[in-house]
Amino acid sequence: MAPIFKADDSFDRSLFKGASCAFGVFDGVHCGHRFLLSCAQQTAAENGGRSIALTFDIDPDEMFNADRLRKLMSNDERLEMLTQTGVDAVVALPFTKDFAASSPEEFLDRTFGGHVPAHLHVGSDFRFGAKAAGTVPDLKAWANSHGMVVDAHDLKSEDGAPITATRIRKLLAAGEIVKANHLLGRPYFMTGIVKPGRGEGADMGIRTANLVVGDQLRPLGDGVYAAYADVEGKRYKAAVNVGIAASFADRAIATCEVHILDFDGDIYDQYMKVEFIEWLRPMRKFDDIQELIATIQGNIDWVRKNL
Ligand SMILES: Cc1cc2nc3c(=O)[nH]c(=O)nc-3n(C[C@H](O)[C@H](O)[C@H](O)COP(=O)(O)O)c2cc1C
Ligand SMILES: Nc1ncnc2c1ncn2[C@@H]1O[C@H](COP(=O)(O)OP(=O)(O)OP(=O)(O)O)[C@@H](O)[C@H]1O
Repeated sequence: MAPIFKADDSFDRSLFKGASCAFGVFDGVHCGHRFLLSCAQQTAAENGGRSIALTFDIDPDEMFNADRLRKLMSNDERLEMLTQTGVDAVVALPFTKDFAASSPEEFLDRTFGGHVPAHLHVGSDFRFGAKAAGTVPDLKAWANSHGMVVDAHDLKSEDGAPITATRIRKLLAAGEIVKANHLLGRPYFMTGIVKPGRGEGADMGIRTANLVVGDQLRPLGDGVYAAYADVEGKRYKAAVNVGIAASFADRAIATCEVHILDFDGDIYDQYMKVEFIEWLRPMRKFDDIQELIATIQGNIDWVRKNL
């Protein structure tokens, strides 16, 4: 697996010399990002240099659009997934207020510190520097005077539109999990530590492992989904309610309630990963508890038969 370097003051930027870098946030590490990373691997193989995923330690929108940010994964998950894309190294630039305020030219000077890569791969929509003022032509002008080749690629498209993190977030918000997974090239997942619920699930004969996933990490629309749950190194079928259970909204705090099929272990305080596969129905408020139980049982039966 590729090492992760945090590009703080102690980072040796000579790592960039002769390298082929792909530059971006890479939230979701989707098929478009993987295409760009494979281009960096290709020029690295041709030139004999390293291939590097160049990114930021946080998502810049955490600084600028925190209230409406719906990330596809945590920063640690994003860096970790980048290490598994086949690049030789992942470099995370600390995205501080000061760095974000750099002019486009200053931004590039500070990023490379005098050690420019041989190739820099970006998408044609790439912007950089304060107020995202830097464009691909600006990048090319800087690169010309520093001996770097910029490869600005047309965005990889699917079904007639570019694959972007924004497009995937919109699909997830609408519960369109199959389409979102197609653009991600893998199932969308949520992760967290299992917390005790209210115990009402057990009383109803349907135990649930509960995650409290904050808004910033919950682009997926409320609803009931068929999924797989990874617990204790094993993968189980699962029926999942995403969102605060409408029938118990006055006392519920979990935002991802997972009924794991054929499982009755105690996994409180354990890490769980939930991979979403199909949307089953909207979440509803039930006045009759028996109707809620019968509906959930129907969802569990569907998962058992179809996943
Ligand atoms: C597959 C599934 C579907 C669910 N659908 C709904 C729903 O439509 N409306 C609702 O209010 N709660 C729904 N729930 C949430 C249950 O009401 C919840 O799991 C129960 O209140 C148990 O909570 P507890 O784990 O905190 O004890 C669903 C749960 C599961 C596992
Ligand atoms: N579909 C794509 N094909 C090729 N390159 C892409 C594609 N999408 C993004 N890129 C490039 O990958 C890098 C990372 O981009 P970024 O993280 O901004 O992705 P994004 O998916 O476009 O996100 P957002 O929708 O939030 O703008 C950038 O250089 C960007 O131009």
